[in-house]
Amino acid sequence: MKILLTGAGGQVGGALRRLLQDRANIVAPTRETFDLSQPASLAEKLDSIGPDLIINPAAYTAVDRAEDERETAFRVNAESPGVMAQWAARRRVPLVHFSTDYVFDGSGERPWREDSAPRPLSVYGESKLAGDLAIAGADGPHLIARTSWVYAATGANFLKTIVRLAGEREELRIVADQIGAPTTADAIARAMVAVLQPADEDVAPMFEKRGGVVNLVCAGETSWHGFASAIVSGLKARGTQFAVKQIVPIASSEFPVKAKRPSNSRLDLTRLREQFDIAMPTWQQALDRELDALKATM
Ligand SMILES: NC(=O)C1=CN([C@@H]2O[C@H](COP(=O)(O)OP(=O)(O)OC[C@H]3O[C@@H](n4cnc5c(N)ncnc54)[C@H](OP(=O)(O)O)[C@@H]3O)[C@@H](O)[C@H]2O)C=CC1
Ligand SMILES: Cc1cn([C@H]2C[C@H](O)[C@@H](COP(=O)(O)OP(=O)(O)O[C@H]3O[C@@H](C)C(=O)[C@@H](O)[C@H]3O)O2)c(=O)[nH]c1=O
Ligand SMILES: [Mg+2]
Repeated sequence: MKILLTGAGGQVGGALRRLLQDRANIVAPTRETFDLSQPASLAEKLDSIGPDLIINPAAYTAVDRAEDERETAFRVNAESPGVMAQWAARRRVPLVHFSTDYVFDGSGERPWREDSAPRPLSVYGESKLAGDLAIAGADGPHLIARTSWVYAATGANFLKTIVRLAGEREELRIVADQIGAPTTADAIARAMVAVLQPADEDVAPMFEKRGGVVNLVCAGETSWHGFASAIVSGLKARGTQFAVKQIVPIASSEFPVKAKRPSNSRLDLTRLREQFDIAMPTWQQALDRELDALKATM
C-alpha cells in the first residue's frame, strides 16, 4: 500500500511517519515538491505519485500570522485539501485529514461534538473549517480527525515555548480561562494507526461506513495555565532547573494577541470510543511520556 503523507516535517506528520514507515510504502514529499500554497499544481503531482491512501497533516498553523495572511492560510488549509479530496473521491482513494478546536467559538462549557455547529473566531479557524467543508463536499471516503493543543518533544509548540520561558524568567503569566485538552502528536498518530489497522487494505469502505469528522484528543481537560504548570513541575521532578518562581494565572484579556482563541475547546470523545473502540490516554499520561522524550534530548 502506497501512502502519501504530507507535512512529515511537522508534529503529527513526523509522529505518523515514525509509526508507519515499517508497515507501508510512505511517500513524504516536502513543501518544495508538494506545495499546498499552490493548489493548481497538486492534481498532476497526485497523478504521478498514485497513492492508495492520502494522509494530510500539513497545514498553515501560525494562528496569529494567519490574521495577516488570510489568502495563504486559505490556500493551504482549504483550497489544497479540497483539490486533494476531489482527486481522491474520483478514484475512491481514502483521505485522512486533521481539523481543530479553533473551528468553534468556545461558548458554553459542554464538550463540542462532531456535529456541533462551528463558528470560528480566527482566520486560521475559518480556513480550517473551509477545508473540512471542502473535503466533506467532495464526498469521497474520508476521515477528519479533529484535535487540539498539539505538541511534541520536538517542533514549535507550547511545551517548547514554556520550557524556554521558564528558563529565562522568574514569572510566567499564562491564560487560565481557555479550557481544552493538550494532545501529543504521538497520541494522535497511535490512535490514527489503530483506526487504520483493522481495515488494512479496506480503508475506503470503512470510511464510507463511519467516516466524516471524529474528535481525537487526549482525555481530560485543563487550561493553558494548568498545562504550563504541569510542564514545569514535571520537568523539575526530572531534575531540570528553571529560573521561574511563579506561574500566574491570567485572563485572556491580559494577554493581547492578534487572533481570538476559544474559551471552551473541550472535544467530546464519545464517537472515537463507541465507533472506533479507541481509548485515549489522559493529557497527564501523554505529557509524562513526552517529558521523558524531551528530557532525553536536554
Ligand atoms: N498544532 C496544533 O496545536 C494543532 C494542529 N491541528 C491540526 O493538525 C494538523 C497537524 O498539525 P501539526 O503537526 O501541529 O502542524 P505543524 O505546524 O507541526 O506542521 C505543519 C506541516 O505542514 C507543512 N506545511 C506548511 N505549509 C505547507 C505548504 N504550503 N506546503 C506543504 N506543506 C506545508 C509544514 O512544512 P515545513 O516542515 O516545511 O514547515 C509542516 O511539515 C494540521 O491540520 C493542524 O491544523 C489541530 C489542532 C491543534
Ligand atoms: C507564550 C504564552 C502563551 N499564552 C497563551 C496564549 C494562548 O492563549 C495560549 C496558547 O498559546 P499558543 O500561541 O501556543 O497557542 P496557539 O498557537 O493558539 O495553539 C493553537 O494552535 C492551533 C494550530 C490549533 O489548532 C489549536 O488547537 C491550538 O493548539 O497561551 C500565555 O498566556 N502566556 C504566554 O507566555
Ligand atoms: Mg501557535
